[in-house]
Amino acid sequence: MNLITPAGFRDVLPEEALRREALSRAVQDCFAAHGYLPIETPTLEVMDVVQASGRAPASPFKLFDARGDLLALRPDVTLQVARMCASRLNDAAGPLRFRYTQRIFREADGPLQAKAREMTQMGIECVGGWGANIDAEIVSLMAEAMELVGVRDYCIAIATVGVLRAVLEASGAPQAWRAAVLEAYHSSNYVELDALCGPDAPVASALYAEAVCRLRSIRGGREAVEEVRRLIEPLGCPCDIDTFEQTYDTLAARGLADHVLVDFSVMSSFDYYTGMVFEVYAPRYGAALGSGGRYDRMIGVYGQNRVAAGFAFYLESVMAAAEQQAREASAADADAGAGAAVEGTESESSTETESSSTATAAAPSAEALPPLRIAVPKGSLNKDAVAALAGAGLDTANLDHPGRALIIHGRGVDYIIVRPSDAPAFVALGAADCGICGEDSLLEADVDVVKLADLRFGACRFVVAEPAGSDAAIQEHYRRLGSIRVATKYPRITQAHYDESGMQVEIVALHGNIELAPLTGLAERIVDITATGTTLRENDLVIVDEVMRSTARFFANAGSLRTDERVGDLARRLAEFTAAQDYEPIAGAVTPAS
Ligand SMILES: Nc1ncnc2c1ncn2[C@@H]1O[C@H](COP(=O)(O)OP(=O)(O)OP(=O)(O)O)[C@@H](O)[C@H]1O
Ligand SMILES: O=P(O)(O)OC[C@H]1O[C@H](OP(=O)(O)OP(=O)(O)O)[C@H](O)[C@@H]1O
Repeated sequence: MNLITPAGFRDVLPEEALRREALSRAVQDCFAAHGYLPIETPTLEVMDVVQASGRAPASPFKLFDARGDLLALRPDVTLQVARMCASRLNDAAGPLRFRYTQRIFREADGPLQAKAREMTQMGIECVGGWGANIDAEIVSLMAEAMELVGVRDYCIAIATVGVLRAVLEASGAPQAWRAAVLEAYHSSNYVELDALCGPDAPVASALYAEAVCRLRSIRGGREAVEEVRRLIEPLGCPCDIDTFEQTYDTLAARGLADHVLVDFSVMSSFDYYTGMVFEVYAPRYGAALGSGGRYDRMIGVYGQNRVAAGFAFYLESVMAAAEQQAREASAADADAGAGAAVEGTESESSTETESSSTATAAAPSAEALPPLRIAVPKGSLNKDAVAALAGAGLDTANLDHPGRALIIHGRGVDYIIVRPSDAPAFVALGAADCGICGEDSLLEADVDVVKLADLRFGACRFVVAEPAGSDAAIQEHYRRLGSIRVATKYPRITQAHYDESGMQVEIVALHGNIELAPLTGLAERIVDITATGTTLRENDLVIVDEVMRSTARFFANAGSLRTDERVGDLARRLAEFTAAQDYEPIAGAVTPAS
């Protein structure tokens, strides 16, 4: 018998269980002190209820009971609270304040199978309360919870989805364009957003497109609220910016200005959130620690319109971030101790040295920051990537002759040398702050990263190709068998292409020399990259369809973008530098055969 636990599930041993118990109690006591009452919700929920919320936080575990009902292990508590309020508490006068600590369960979320599937969600919900004071209460409680668990260095990135909603509403743009904009915001694809908001944007005035596009890069303190106000004022679209400003001021008055970052790129889940929205990040911790916001329409889905706001975080993530910070603090103390010893020795021989080192401590230089970790692709994208990083002002001297070293150090930066297809995983899981790879590698990896800039080099096309003259035979094959085999190094991109076209295919995933597949009878067609077209030509293959075009992208971990200003700066400098270069265009004929 194999005595392992299922993937993503684990035992908690006493030492950790005791800490979890103590922290969870401290946080719950804090919520209780603010008038929040405990609730418990069932482990199983009817699937229809889970799906009605319009927000599938991730794939829930599904099961049928003996009656044949399709049930889900709860993937989230908020939707259960919404269901409970609309059904069992519909007569209760608000505001109702609830708190909970509950296990939630999610099927592996996305292709990176490195995630826990059972987590402890702690949170609060305030149902029936409205306005800046309630919004500020929610955010302040998140801050208190972080402190209680021991996360001292954290950033609450806050925005309101009300602004973008109002601008889109007033823009006069067709529904399809608005949906595409929301999708670009949801998937943090700012390259796509920039393209949508270009000169051809179908809006009543270019000002709307400019506002839609600019919002995502507005980041800062109170001045950022002013910037949003200035941006939308000429558009005359009423929105909740006043409430948002009051919320910010209330938080600042409570001493939270250093922890609160106004950031209008934090605008996920529009189908769910309706006003203020926030996410919490800790520096160098690769994932959001928690999130929350105002969801005024969700309870209505279950039959009773009631405004609401709340947040949730995972106890495991928050504890891991707190431990990381404790480790970093003791390492810094050790370094400071060693530094002090050296200083002490120096000051005996020179008082001048002492005064200059005191000045340095008061104003830490850029070098005092931990190095920015950049995933740099090896292979064909490497030369242009390194040139772009140098052009953006980074110290790339050691990248010219890296030898076999896999982490190359520069001034203020660590370059992590990766295969392009691995770059998204390094960044998504927080092993690198940002990185460069082809758009194709990002699509294929399908992970949560923020796509910040199109770097324009590494241009290539993804095409469907087949042996010249084989089209009729392939059509007949498809007619008889109902599917064809397609070989590729990019199964996700290929599947998405055929899902869209409605053709049934069997995908054969290979790792290289894809052109061999139709030549040897392994597959009827291939989906592969073509640049000069030489490989296709020399193997007597012809293009029958174009799947996509790709160029290199600069992308970042969402936490790094929000806790480290260098990431946004680098994105801007890289975009500026690469925009001015003459990169190789895609060569070869564009015309599909037949
Ligand atoms: N002619 C081309 N052939 C392959 N990739 C190209 C070409 N032109 C541009 N690219 C870009 O370069 C990236 C691949 O680079 P390279 O060929 O060095 O990687 P690889 O060895 O295939 O590694 P991996 O398997 O990690 O993608 C592609 O993902 C694409 O974005
Ligand atoms: O149009 P072309 O200029 O001929 O370039 C296209 C070839 O380049 C890529 O292969 P790569 O060299 O990356 O090797 P691989 O087949 O092992 O992926 C791609 O898979 C094609 O085979």
